[in-house]
Amino acid sequence: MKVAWAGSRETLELSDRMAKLVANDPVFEKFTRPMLGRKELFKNTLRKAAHGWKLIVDLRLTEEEAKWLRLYIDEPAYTDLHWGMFIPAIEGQGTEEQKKKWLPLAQKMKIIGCYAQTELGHGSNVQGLETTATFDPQADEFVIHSPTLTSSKWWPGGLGKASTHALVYARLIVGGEFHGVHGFIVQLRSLEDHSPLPGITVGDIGLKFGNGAYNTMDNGVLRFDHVRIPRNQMLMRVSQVTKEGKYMQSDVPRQLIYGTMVYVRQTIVVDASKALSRAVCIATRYSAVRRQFGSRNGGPETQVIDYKTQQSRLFPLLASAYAFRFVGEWLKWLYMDVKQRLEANDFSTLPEAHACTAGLKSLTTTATADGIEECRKLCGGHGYLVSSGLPELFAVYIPACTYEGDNVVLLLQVARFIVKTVSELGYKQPVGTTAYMGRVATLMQNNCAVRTAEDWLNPGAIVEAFEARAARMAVACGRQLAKFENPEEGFAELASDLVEASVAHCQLIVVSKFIEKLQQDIPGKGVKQSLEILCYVYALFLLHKHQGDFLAVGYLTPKQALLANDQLRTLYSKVRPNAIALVDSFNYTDHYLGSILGRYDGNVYPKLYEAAWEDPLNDSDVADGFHQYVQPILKQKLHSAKL
Ligand SMILES: CCCCCCCC/C=C\CCCCCCCCCCC/C=C/C(=O)SCCNC(=O)CCNC(=O)[C@H](O)C(C)(C)COP(=O)(O)OP(=O)(O)OC[C@H]1O[C@@H](n2cnc3c(N)ncnc32)[C@H](O)[C@@H]1OP(=O)(O)O
Ligand SMILES: Cc1cc2nc3c(=O)[nH]c(=O)nc-3n(C[C@H](O)[C@H](O)[C@H](O)COP(=O)(O)OP(=O)(O)OC[C@H]3O[C@@H](n4cnc5c(N)ncnc54)[C@H](O)[C@@H]3O)c2cc1C
Repeated sequence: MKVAWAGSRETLELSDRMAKLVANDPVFEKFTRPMLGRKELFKNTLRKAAHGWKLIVDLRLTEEEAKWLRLYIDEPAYTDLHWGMFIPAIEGQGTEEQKKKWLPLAQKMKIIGCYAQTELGHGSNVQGLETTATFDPQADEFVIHSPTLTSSKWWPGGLGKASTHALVYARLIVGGEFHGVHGFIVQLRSLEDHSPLPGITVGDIGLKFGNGAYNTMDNGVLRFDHVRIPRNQMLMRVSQVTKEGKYMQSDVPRQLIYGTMVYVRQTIVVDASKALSRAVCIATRYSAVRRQFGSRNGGPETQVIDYKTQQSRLFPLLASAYAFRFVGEWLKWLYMDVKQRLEANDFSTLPEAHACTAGLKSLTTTATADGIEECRKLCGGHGYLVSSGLPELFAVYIPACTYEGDNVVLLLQVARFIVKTVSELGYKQPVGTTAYMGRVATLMQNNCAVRTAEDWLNPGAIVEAFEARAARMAVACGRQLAKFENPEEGFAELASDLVEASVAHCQLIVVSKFIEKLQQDIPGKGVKQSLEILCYVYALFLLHKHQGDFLAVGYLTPKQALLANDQLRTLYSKVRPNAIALVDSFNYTDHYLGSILGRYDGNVYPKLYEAAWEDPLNDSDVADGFHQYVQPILKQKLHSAKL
């Protein structure tokens, strides 16, 4: 199962090597992180990033190894944005000449870049950005300016203190005419002493949610006062501005300017399975250690993992972690395919890639953020201790529901894609993830054939149920929209229903990709069978949770919904014997898990007890401040009879 989770034996060995490298290096210690003040915390992150880079250079790590190293260091840092957005943006939107100039500098870390798109006033609405880039043909330069307070760049990671350069998204003005938002490489700080260059005001935006957590990142604010950059620092693959001041659009679609977001959304889906599996690993191991009630004749109490309620909350999350792992693998393939096509100027699959990355990013991050919080509750009171690892994991993870596109805004993008597909059904055969809509007549007509709980253990029955639900919800939205004279008004009015239809479509993708994975050859005794059980748990849990949809569209009867739930209970009993093995298969070191409750050796109580004494409050028996603030109250002589 370790191999199935990792993807291959080579990846398992490689990731294991990187995990151990990090776990055994004292520089990457992270247990004191939530106790550190902001300055100390940030300096420590700089130290870790520098040490990580030294390891990459000294050990000549490959890109793949470096990615695993970064994962196991487990600390958001400016390097994420440099490698994860600044470099990919230049790769995707720069001309050959621009790539030749900027990529070697960035890849050798001679410059440090960030991705400065969001502003104080606008994040979701990218076309609403206010920063301007006005072309000055006399000087052959752009003038980058922040005309209003709300145009201040706000949020970019790495901008606050670390970056020397930024990829700035600004409204292009040529000859007094606006040409929409484009990307510009702007130097922010001196390469000699790191001080801000003239016309640049830059700093950190302040503390964020939770202790430690995302506060290791210097999310920044940036303002420009008529800052001049050479013309060739506008990324010009999509459109060009000539020396003479002529704006030219190439054959490349304008949406490619959003390409970096497509790339990162894809990586976020892969990362969702890592974050969720971490939380699930902690909650599952601890649920096997923890005992409450049920002692008979003085025997041991019941392990809480044996309670059906615990299983019905925990096992769907375990199954979701596996489901997200496999859909992430598929999405990576889809992205690589689109990337190759884009390089060959084939843009036909871009809308599908956008809809899939946006929708799956939204679906998986929402489920993971909620799942981590559920795991905290599954660990009872001890889950609330920082030493459980869950509070920091939650705090560091939840912004994923917002960054790279607010999850609701992204589902509305999926809705546009679905509505368009439905409206074109008469004359255009849908392909890819919407191919099922090509069978819409059958899906609208056929009803579920399940008669017994066992009938639900059938991939065909499950896929058809999810297809019918998604197709019927999409068609219903299409019919409702048709009643509006103005389609945009209709879209705004029906937004909540459209979001639900998008969720149904995305859940269908995850379920189908899990089932497709099981059609592959999966070596290892019992591995495929265990994955099949998890796949059914994932699908039937969703079906149970959203039974209202399946019933409302008239595909299921209440009896069939009840049978699905009966089957789900049986499946939980089948997961139980292998639950610990299924989380051990993630192959996480204790360092990466960062949790006393999730320790591999299960030695939870002695270690919790030990850790309590390490809290600074326990440095002395009598706390600082006692004599000043508590003792006077204790010694107070009160005259009021009542008191
Ligand atoms: C220690 C040492 C370490 C060393 C390490 C070494 C190696 C490590 C290597 C790698 C490390 C990798 C680490 C990666 C980690 C990444 C961490 C990420 C951290 C996250 C940081 C966060 C960053 C951000 O948040 S950046 C800002 C993101 N902002 C958004 O997402 C904004 C959301 N809004 C939008 O996307 C859009 O504005 C919109 C889509 C909502 C609306 O746009 P608009 O123009 O108004 O469009 P609309 O009219 O609705 O649509 C027009 C048509 O365009 C289509 N479309 C829209 N978007 C896209 C798209 N992205 N792609 C393609 N097409 C798109 C849309 O469908 C419409 O099409 P139609 O056909 O006309 O209908
Ligand atoms: C930790 C973190 C790191 C970040 N890093 C970066 C970075 O490196 N670079 C960068 O450029 N940006 C970064 N961002 C910014 C991030 O991309 C934006 O915050 C995000 O895109 C959401 O935009 P917003 O803040 O404008 O939200 P808003 O759009 O203001 O959302 C507020 C509410 O309005 C709703 N809403 C908005 N529009 C609609 C609509 N059309 N229909 C229905 N509901 C709507 C949303 O659902 C939400 O509930 C980061 C943000 C965070 C939290």
